[in-house]
Amino acid sequence: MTILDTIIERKKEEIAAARSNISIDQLKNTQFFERKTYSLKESVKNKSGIIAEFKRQSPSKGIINDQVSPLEVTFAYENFGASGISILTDKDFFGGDFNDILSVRNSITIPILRKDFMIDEYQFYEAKNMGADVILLIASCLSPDQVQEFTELAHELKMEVLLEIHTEEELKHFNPKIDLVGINNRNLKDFKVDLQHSVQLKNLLPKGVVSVAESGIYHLDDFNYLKEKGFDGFLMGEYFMRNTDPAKAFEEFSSQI
Ligand SMILES: O=P(O)(O)OC[C@@H](O)[C@@H](O)c1c[nH]c2ccccc12
Repeated sequence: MTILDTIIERKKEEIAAARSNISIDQLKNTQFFERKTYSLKESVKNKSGIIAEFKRQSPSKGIINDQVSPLEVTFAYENFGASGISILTDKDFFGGDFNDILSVRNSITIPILRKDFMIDEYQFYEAKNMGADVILLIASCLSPDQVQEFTELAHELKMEVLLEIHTEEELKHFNPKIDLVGINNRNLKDFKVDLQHSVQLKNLLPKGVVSVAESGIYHLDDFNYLKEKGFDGFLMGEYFMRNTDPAKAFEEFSSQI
């Protein structure tokens, strides 16, 4: 049983409990279903390209930073040029919370990615309800048909899709409606990070697909290497969050690119 299997098992229990609390119809009754949404596909191309993440902890690193508020950090991320914000909403393994997106939504005017393990249509209505603009589909926990189906549902709810892959095999999960493809430099099964692997995989993507390098970007050299290899976006969390002042870490990093 890999950590991903454990997370998915727990996720199924969480969704069942949430469904018995709030129905999809109840989730639909909020102002967020009408609001203007922001495009990550567009914003990665005309800003820094950095999708800056708010993440308190992770299975591979334990507690990273649980002393700062989502609002102070994400507001600074936007202020210093982030193209988008990624917020972990998984509670048990990443210390996230649905309110983390809700609490910043009205102050943030760049795309917000709901970073979670999306396996059930219910979660898409939750994502819309909390004000997310983009959702993540992780190829290793979905079939290509599910990716197709969830992409259509996300688009119906006016949200973009970031498809995350890690192997050549998972390229078959791609379909032309996908808005962005993320390549996770970290293997979610053993947490090993390999930037070269991602560059090779990126070269196999269909022409014109907006690509995002995810995880394990710990130095300016890593960023510059991936940028030079043609990635459009860069998903970075720990590099900023492990600093006692993530906003300052982001400001310093973004001033050098
Ligand atoms: O903290 P890092 O190494 O900069 O990684 C950020 C982000 O890529 C990572 O949190 C992530 C990428 N894909 C995920 C899927 C689920 C949970 C987390 C992730």
